[in-house]
Amino acid sequence: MNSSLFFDGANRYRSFTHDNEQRATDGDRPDVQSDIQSETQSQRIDLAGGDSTHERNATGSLLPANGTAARIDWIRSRMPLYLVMGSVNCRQAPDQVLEQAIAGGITLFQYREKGKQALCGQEYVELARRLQDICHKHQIPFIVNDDLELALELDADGVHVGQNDEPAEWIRQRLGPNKIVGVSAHSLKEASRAIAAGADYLGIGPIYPTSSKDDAEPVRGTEVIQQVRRSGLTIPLVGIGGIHEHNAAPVIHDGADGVAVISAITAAAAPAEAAKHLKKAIAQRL
Ligand SMILES: Cc1ncc(COP(=O)(O)OP(=O)(O)O)c(N)n1
Ligand SMILES: Cc1nc(C(=O)O)sc1CCOP(=O)(O)O
Ligand SMILES: [Mg+2]
Repeated sequence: MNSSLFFDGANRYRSFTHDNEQRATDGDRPDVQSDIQSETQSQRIDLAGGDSTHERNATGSLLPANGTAARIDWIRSRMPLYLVMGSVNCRQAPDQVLEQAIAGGITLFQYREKGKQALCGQEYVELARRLQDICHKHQIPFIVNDDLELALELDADGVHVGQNDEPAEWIRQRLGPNKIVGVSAHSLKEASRAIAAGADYLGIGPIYPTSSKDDAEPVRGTEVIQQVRRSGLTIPLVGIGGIHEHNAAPVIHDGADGVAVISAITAAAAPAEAAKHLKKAIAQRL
């Protein structure tokens, strides 16, 4: 049995014990077993980027063992400020943008080389390797967007897939239990399915209008985040789409463990400062 916290829809967390939180669905919400904890969202988010468990274990994974509460806590601790990025998003060299973003306090990184003028072939792989090296140097988990084969080739820390990508079950099967699987969800139904398929975290969006994704779904605000939390699902999740330092607070307030951003950091003249300001907004729910 593990113990964990769930968002009760009123900006409070309740604790409960459970056998397998990751498989919780609408119909099998665990019983509440102890009093409401008056912990606030900003207290719950660890802005240092997690607990002290930053070292890779014997299998080379940053993750605590599969199925443990420690694993879920660890993944949640990486959610606060998630940078998603490829060369097309950057005003400066992507390596420099990533270094600066890390200096500013990002907690997780996703390589998403997509869109017009995206690198391909050897250049695509080489940039991935360089960005992965930077992440390794700073103990920031390196996630690959969409491309399972690249993730396997690089021994990346995980893969993020959407509803139109390879199925999450397949990604989990190929990556095994020691890697992170992130899945995009646009409804409670998709969230429940993703959890059943083995997702470690969810990306929910677009929260606000975005110009970084041509095929983005209609804007939904924080509605889906609220629905997921009200249903009792406690899986780590981030909001994504059009988020910046001045509109990040409601995303956290309404139940997300963090925000995922592209342009708020990559298009900033000073990416480190942009990341710092975002981090502060998340912490203080400004
Ligand atoms: C953290 C995070 N959340 C959502 C997405 C979007 O994934 P997807 O819907 O597959 O779209 P693409 O990014 O592949 O265009 C994401 N990448 N990261
Ligand atoms: C990659 C991505 N996924 C989205 C989703 O809604 O799933 S929105 C998005 C783009 C996010 O970029 P920006 O922070 O610049 O708006
Ligand atoms: Mg995708």
